[in-house]
Amino acid sequence: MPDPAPSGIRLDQATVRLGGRVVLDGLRLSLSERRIGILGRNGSGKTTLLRLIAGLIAPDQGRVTVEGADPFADRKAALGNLGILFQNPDHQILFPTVEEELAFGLVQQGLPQREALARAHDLLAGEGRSHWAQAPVSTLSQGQRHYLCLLAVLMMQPRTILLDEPFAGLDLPTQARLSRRLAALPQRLVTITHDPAALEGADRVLWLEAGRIALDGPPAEVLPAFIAEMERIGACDADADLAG
Ligand SMILES: Nc1ncnc2c1ncn2[C@@H]1O[C@H](COP(=O)(O)OP(=O)(O)OP(=O)(O)O)[C@@H](O)[C@H]1O
Repeated sequence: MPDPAPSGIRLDQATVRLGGRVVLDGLRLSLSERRIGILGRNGSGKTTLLRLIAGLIAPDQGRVTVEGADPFADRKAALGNLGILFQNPDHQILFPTVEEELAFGLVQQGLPQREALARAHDLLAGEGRSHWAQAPVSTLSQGQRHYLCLLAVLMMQPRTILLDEPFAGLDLPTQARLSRRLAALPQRLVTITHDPAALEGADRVLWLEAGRIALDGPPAEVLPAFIAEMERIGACDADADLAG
């Protein structure tokens, strides 16, 4: 198993404001485990944290580095270091056919189209899905499009893959298949979810609450505490403790 990174993901007092509100509040984190979960309820800042780590937004204060590089300033390094599997495949897919979608990232990185397509065909063959190559993406189901997005990320061989609610909207067999596929990957996975069950196998779970880390530890410690708190909040009629 390759060492996923020399230095991992670091946040140093990273603050993000959106619409005049502090959404991530002075986060200090050093993430180097292979299976990391970020858990939080709706609006806690999970997607914003993912976007920050991915370099899609810059912190208003503080600093973010991924493998030593600033992912916002150094997009080229970020593309090699990080892949993102978005919750909705339709926000990710750009091209009409499967092979074009798979080849795109490598072409962006300077590989000739013919070679990028050949790599796409190799990957599909390895997955037993050679018949997908020329298929219009529009003929794939939601679950298949999600899987295509994962393959597109794997084409780039990033050290770390950020997963945003990877199982949302997938049926149980598709979830089980995707879960096995992800578990077998050598890469570091950072999974963002509101579902504690998705993080039972994690090495480390960070519970994000109102843009801060409420608890950080092994799943056996964090998941029961999170579930108990969600049950407590669920028993109330309104999120009276949510600001704004
Ligand atoms: N562009 C924006 N402008 C203003 N506020 C925003 C913007 N994007 C997100 N927010 C606010 O930031 C907070 C965190 O949002 P974020 O999407 O990161 O949460 P989340 O934990 O991913 O939620 P969910 O589980 O519902 O997807 C929310 O209160 C949200 O309303």
